[in-house]
Amino acid sequence: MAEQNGFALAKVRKSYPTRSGEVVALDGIDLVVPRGSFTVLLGPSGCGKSTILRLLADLEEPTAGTVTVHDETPAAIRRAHRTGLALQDPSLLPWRSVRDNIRLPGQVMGRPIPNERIDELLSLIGLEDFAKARPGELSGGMRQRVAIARAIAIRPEILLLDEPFGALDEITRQYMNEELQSLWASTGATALLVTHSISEAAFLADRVVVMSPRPGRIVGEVAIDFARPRTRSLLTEPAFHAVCDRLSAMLHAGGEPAMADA
Ligand SMILES: Nc1ncnc2c1ncn2[C@@H]1O[C@H](COP(=O)(O)OP(=O)(O)OP(=O)(O)O)[C@@H](O)[C@H]1O
Repeated sequence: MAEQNGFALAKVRKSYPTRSGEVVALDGIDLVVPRGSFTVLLGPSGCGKSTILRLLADLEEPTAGTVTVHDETPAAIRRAHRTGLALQDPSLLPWRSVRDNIRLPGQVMGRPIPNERIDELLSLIGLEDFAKARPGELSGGMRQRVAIARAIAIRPEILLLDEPFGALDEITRQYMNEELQSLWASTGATALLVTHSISEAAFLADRVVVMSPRPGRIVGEVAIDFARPRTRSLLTEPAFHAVCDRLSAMLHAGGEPAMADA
């Protein structure tokens, strides 16, 4: 049977009118990813990674071209609350407990999440003992775990993650990536994660889409077929380093980053 489309972007262009003229964030973007796969968008700052994610989340509309998510419009998917979204800033409600933050999307949808599901999520993210804690009492890594649990609480078909672990130290970030992999596997969602990190991309993805800036375009795609579940021992394997070297070469051939710190 043919694979079903997860995300499909065809001839997508996105530009923004600004005082100094039109900024072309994306141009000529064609991308199809299979349903249930984990795709990583990798590229330097300003290449349009977050713009693609925002188009899929229906937070923006393309200037030209079409975007479909599970064969429907992003707007239809958003209205049906079928997307889980986690951003770099976990944006938890500070006055609500961990349990009540995870509960929130179900309340917004008018479809309460059963207590047993919340217990299961708390144990998946290892925060059973923090169910009653407020976000201010948690570390950055713990807050991100809550944000991911909140994103998957409604069992989304689509998981969109914009550098969710960008602010974390390398050791915590690797731990979170392993955790994210098992959370994703437990949902079967079609996932898209945005990152600057080559090793994070190679560790998590079924497929890495490499982008370059000015205007944002896709310079290549690499299928990553390491067996799952992947563990940190993969990071020391020569085959993993070979994939990272290949991604690095594609990134550098794709053009100069828009910012010096990319
Ligand atoms: N609302 C906006 N108005 C004007 N320009 C914008 C707007 N949003 C994004 N851009 C421009 O579009 C380009 C792509 O931005 P985007 O945030 O998608 O990049 P990115 O690859 O995700 O970068 P980063 O990794 O730094 O988050 C950038 O040049 C940015 O300045």
